[in-house]
Amino acid sequence: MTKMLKGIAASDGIAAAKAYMLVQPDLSFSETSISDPEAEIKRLDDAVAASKSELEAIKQKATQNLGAEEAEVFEAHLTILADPEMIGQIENQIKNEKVNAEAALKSVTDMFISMFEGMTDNAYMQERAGDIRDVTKRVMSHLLGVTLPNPALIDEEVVIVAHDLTPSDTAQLDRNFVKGFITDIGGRTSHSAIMSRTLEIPAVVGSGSATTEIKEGDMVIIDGIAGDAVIDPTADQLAEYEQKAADFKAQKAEWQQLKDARSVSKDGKQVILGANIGTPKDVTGAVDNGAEAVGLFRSEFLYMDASELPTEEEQFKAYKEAVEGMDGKQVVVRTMDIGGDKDLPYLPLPEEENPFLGYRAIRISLDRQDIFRTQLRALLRASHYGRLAIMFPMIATVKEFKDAKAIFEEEKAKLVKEGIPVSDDIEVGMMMEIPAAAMIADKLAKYADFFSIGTNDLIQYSMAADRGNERVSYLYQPYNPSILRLIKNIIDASHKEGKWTGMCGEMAGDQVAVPLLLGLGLDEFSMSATSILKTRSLLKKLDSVKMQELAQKAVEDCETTEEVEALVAEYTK
Ligand SMILES: C=C(OP(=O)(O)O)C(=O)O
Ligand SMILES: [Mg+2]
Repeated sequence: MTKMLKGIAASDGIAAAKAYMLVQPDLSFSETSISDPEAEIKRLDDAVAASKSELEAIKQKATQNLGAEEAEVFEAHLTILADPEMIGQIENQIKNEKVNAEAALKSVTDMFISMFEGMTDNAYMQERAGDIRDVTKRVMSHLLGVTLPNPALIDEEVVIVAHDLTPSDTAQLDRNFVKGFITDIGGRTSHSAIMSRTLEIPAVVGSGSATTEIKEGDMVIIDGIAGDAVIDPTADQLAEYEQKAADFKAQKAEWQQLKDARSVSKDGKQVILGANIGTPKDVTGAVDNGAEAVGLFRSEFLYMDASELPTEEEQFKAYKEAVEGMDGKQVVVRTMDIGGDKDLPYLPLPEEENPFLGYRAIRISLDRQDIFRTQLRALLRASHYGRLAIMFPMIATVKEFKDAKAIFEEEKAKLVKEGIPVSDDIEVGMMMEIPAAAMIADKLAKYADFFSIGTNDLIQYSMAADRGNERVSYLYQPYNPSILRLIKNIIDASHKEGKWTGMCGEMAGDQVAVPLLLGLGLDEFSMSATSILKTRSLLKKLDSVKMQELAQKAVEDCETTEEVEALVAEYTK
């Protein structure tokens, strides 16, 4: 029966296809004693063999569709299954303790995982712990006779239905087949939503109940513009959405004509419209959408896409490819922003009560200087090949910025001494995403070459509202006067020191926010590539002097988000 689901619009576009449930099955079991160890070992061997052939198929498919690098992780899994040591121990435990294969598998792999995780001075072994965890899940699924979802094996058009999508799940999706997705949880600025925009896959997040309402194979329409989904649509509804999809396509074609135009307001005020990217591969999308810069390269995706810490050489290649791809236009690379909802399976971080307020981003980099210095060296070397800038995430204090900058200077001096070419005008700036930093923007502006406002986090920390929690998503209020005041403080402080301010949070591409940000004097707007052309089109209609008046009124006179929204509507009529 036809049913409507309401969620949060995460990525523009309309899609209709059969549902693919990306849902983790229940892998719980009870420990039992067994009387026939040989039969139990046979069950284990069968499960291992089935896992191997499944992994072979996934590896082959992933190599074909996503490239050899993405497929490496599956090779690592196969290596584990081929290791006689671990499998031998599981078999021994079945034999000696007469327990079922599930219990022996869990107890032996748990032991290996904690042993590897404990090798804090051996990053390679630490990284294997995550692989063992994944492989264990797969073998367990075969023992229990349940199916693990394998998104890399999808070979027909589908709409993905998931409770949530981790950034690494999203990275595995093949755009040729995945036409859209819908999740139970998440907000507009959660990372799965951001990735869906980069991949130009229509998406609805935070629907609350997609995984319970939708069944495998159901026909589903995803309306990523309105934030709706229709399950089992009628013929009329399908026709209606086809029309909507066609209208959207026509609108996009119109915007496309602005690809090579400058980004100027009606009265000639020029700004920079940049793209946010996650890997060098996204540069093509940025260029195709008329980006004048990359305002944010989320370098952590390089780390998340790998099965171990990327080497200096691997990173160097990625940064070089990005700056060369942008052909002289600025590329702002943010140093690793791990933590919060972005974890690295091979870099186990201690469990925390509040990961968003915990050990993350620059806090990890300043602590794990081995990782940080490798990244900085790679960035410095790449700077020779284009216009590269660097910024640090989650800076809260002047000391953190100065410490990070000092390490940067040390690495730069070392490379220069080694005779390696390094650009001598690399701008070093910082993300403005912690309210404490926004309040002392005048002090920070003396040291940082530029600011980039990360509104996704700035709003979550100012409002004390988790950016991925749909139950508090009403507090994601980019136009609230409180947020506008922080933004004004940051922009004004940078301008007083002759510096520039960009914004790389999702707010920069928000069509209601753009008039306000133009009025507040924002210099660079960096957004999902797919939002650039519509923003350029909007800018053409705005008068910057009038928008200054709008911004002043919003900051000084308005009390609520709704009042600001109404004011924007009045000023942009
Ligand atoms: C751009 C930002 O960084 P991220 O979304 O990666 O946290 C932000 O916080 O606004
Ligand atoms: Mg952030």
